[in-house]
Amino acid sequence: MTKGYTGVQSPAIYVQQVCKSYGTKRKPLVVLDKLDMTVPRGVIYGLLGSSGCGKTTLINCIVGLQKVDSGTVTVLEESPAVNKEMAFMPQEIALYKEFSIRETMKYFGWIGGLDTTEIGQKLEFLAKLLAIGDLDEKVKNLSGGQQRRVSFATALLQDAKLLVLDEPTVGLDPVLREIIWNHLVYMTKSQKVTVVITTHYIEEMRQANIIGLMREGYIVAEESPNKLLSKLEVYTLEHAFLKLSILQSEASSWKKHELCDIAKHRFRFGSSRRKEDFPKNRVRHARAEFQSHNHLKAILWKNLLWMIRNLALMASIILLPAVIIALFCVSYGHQPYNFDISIINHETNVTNCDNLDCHSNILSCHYLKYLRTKSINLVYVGTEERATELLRQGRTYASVIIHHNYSEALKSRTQQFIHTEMWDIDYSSIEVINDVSVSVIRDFIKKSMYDSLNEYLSDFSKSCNDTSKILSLPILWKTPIYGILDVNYTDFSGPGITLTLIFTFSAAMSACSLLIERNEGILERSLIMGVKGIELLVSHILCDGGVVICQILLLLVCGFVIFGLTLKGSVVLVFLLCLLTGFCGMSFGYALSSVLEDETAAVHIVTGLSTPLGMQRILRVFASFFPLTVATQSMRSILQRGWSLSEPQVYYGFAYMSVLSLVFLAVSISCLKFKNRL
Ligand SMILES: Nc1ncnc2c1ncn2[C@@H]1O[C@H](COP(=O)(O)OP(=O)(O)OP(=O)(O)O)[C@@H](O)[C@H]1O
Repeated sequence: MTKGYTGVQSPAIYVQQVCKSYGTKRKPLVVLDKLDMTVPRGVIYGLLGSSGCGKTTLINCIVGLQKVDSGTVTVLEESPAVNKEMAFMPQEIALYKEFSIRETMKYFGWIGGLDTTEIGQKLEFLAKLLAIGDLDEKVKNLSGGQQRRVSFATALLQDAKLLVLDEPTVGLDPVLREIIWNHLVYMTKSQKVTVVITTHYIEEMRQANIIGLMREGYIVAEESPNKLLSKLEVYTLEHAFLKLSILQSEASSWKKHELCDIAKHRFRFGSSRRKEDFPKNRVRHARAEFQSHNHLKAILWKNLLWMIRNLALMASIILLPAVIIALFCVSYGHQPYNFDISIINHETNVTNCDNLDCHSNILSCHYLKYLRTKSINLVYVGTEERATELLRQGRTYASVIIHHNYSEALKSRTQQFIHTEMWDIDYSSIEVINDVSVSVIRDFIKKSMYDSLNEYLSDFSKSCNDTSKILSLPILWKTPIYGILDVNYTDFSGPGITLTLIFTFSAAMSACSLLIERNEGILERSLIMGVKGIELLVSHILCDGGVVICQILLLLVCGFVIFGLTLKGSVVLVFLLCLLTGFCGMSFGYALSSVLEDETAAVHIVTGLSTPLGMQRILRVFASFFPLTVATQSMRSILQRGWSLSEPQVYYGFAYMSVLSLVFLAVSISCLKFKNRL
């Protein structure tokens, strides 16, 4: 709040020694250089300057969208960031393209504290004034000039004491420009509204009460149009601007700050008042009570309307995780089947043998019969060369070679045991050459061959009346404590995939929803109109949360009810963990959107964070800090072990996701604060 004004009413805007630069410390681009500006109340202040001289930057500092590097900006006796009596029309359109004009006005009217009837009345008046046609037309279907008029009407809607307009008349025809100017003059005279306006149509500024001419980072002249013309002895404002530019250039041999001082002394005819000259801050304006519930209502309504208008997009966002889990359940993690392996059986051509017999000379045929039961297609080929060719062409996954005297050698091996001759060991061994590029099939072939060999040898022993089971492999797999004996990749990967889908979709959705709103300038517009960052976050959490809940329910129904993923524990715990993961994802998305500038970067980071780091030793250390690692272990324990919340591995997941959510929310809130947006 400004202090120390005496004698006259405090100005609407008071900018003192403001500096602002972009770029780096080493290579700064100085845009505002110790700039002073005074806008008295109830006037139209026209800000003129060449393109790129810093008008928008100055206006952004006045409305609180950008922080100044040094100096002070006071707006209606308050800091710009907290002022709620100001309306702003940015240079860009900053409207929801999918909304109709009426809906746009309803949203901004509610934000501005108006009720629906008041909005209707004002809209009728503004539509007539600005020649806005069909109020039910969507903004995206309007021409550039029409959109600008709607944007202008939005700024006029809320009865603000201060109107800041960045090029409101661009692209409008002269008649409409005159109507707008007349209305601005009327507002300043009858309602004591203060208007700050920038425009490229210099002659328009004749109707302004004060013109601020900006050049090279500061205001070189601040005067009424008539006085400016008479003091510079020119007839048009164009000439005045040119003359001032020339006069200032003449002084360019002086050092920058000296130039700055000279220019100010030479041309700041009317604004030599100092801060101390203004009256003391006697009476604070009776400001409308901050209507938090109105803001929440408006933002919730707007978000829901946006979702309805983008139904196809919303449907795909809600359905996609369920579709992905369905595809995963259908196509991944099952035992592979119906693939070919080549068989080169040098012992026999018989492919269809009878029951296993202790005296059989075609034991290889019997073994292959057992192997066939493992849903592998056996392709009999004549030569090893042909088998290798098929393997190289990718038409088979393995070549199985059986020697010509396999049966004899095997019998000898089983009878002689440790006294077996070397050649019997060689001939009784089945050789396998396989394609290991597809690890799932490689593992399946290995397991199938071991299992069928074990079953076949056991039956062979029985057929020889040997009950010693000496031929069985010396390892016995008992009933597992958790899970099922057969390898089931679907159940193993299911929890990770489920949580990854929930986290990434909610993070990407929440990051994009805020970033799109911010990049279109709509977020800033709402914040300037008094919406608090926290209200914005709450309303987004409620809307995005609804979408995330729908996603989770569909995903769980799809995974567990339709595709039967193993669920031994509490379904409530599973749902709660999914919900917490979704909330953590949303918080992460909001944190990203408060520090990043565009959606692509946010999506890349979200995708990167969900990348599985696998079993590599060092990467596993990093992976253990990733949000999804701990949660996945927790989920797997609930699903497959049936553990409850009392088990550490389960409650770690809940605790970790809760802590992370709070950290991400704190980051988003503090970053918004840092950016002057709370
Ligand atoms: N975010 C930013 N980062 C870096 N440079 C910027 C940024 N915004 C503006 N600038 C630079 O600051 C200078 C002033 O820009 P600004 O938009 O304030 O000018 P302006 O007077 O409003 O121009 P115009 O009349 O064309 O809208 C320009 O050189 C611009 O390139």
